[in-house]
Amino acid sequence: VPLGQPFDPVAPGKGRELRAVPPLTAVSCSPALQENLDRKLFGQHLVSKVVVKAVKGFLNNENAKKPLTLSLHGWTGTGKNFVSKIIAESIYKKGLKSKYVHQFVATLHFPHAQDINIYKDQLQSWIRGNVSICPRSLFIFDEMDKMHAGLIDSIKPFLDYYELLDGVSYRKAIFIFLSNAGAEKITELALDFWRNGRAREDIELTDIQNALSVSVFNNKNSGFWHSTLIDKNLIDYFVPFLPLEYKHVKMCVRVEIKSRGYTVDEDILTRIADEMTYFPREERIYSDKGCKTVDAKLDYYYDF
Ligand SMILES: Nc1ncnc2c1ncn2[C@@H]1O[C@H](COP(=O)(O)OP(=O)(O)OP(=O)(O)O)[C@@H](O)[C@H]1O
Repeated sequence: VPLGQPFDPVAPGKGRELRAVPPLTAVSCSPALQENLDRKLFGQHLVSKVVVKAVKGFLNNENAKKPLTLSLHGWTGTGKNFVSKIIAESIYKKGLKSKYVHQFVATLHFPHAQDINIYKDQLQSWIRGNVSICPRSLFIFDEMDKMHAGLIDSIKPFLDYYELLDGVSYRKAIFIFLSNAGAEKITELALDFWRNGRAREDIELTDIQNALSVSVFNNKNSGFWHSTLIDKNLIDYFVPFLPLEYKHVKMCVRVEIKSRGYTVDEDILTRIADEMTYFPREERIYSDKGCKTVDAKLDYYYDF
């Protein structure tokens, strides 16, 4: 059911009923997931590790007890949407364009706080409708930090360990949540490593995950604020995106130049990376916008 067209759940007894799910089509994760993350995603060693483990493990598990829930956190432009796209492409031939992939953007689809109860009903119907059509559906919630906390709690039943809810099983579905909540915590940790002369790649998941979930839970602007999804341990993986450095920005610029079919001009490449702003103010290590806006800057230099 395309987003924007409320699914008609059809009350039981009135014509088309929600049926028990059809036999599940075997979908396994294409080997391209690891390969694409290794090749395309820069500076995110923790992300690659967690995402591959989580997605592969889930798709290969015929007896999953609940849907897979990933929560992606980090500074703007560090690759959260990019990774969601790579995950979608590894499961569905048409990637994000597949009719089984549904993206919700808080400010676009749920803009008015006063309509929260309507949104709750619609969201539940969309999810129920789409999963009853295709159990292996992927739902991506962008801008979780701008989402009303009550709204996200309304999908809790779908993320829980139920075998069937009204005849529908949600155990094959995948939910990905994207937000900037927790970015400060992640940056703090990355900076600590940097200031102590330790390699970025030495940051371990255990250094970050617990602090991240607590900070997201306690962040009033996170959409997960005091959310039962965290409280009840319904988020399987918190995935931390590290802030991107100058060298990563350069890598993004190089990819963008090549993807447009231009020859790489090292001088222009350096100029574009130099034009980006970096923080903290004294050390200037991390890109304020990650790799975002790189393509717009390219237009200026290459649009002869
Ligand atoms: N780590 C990365 N490796 C390679 N390319 C990246 C990376 N991060 C961002 N990019 C590039 O920058 C673009 C913008 O990044 P993306 O939309 O994924 O950021 P985001 O983390 O979702 O940001 P926001 O929080 O603002 O939504 C991507 O489409 C991709 O081309």
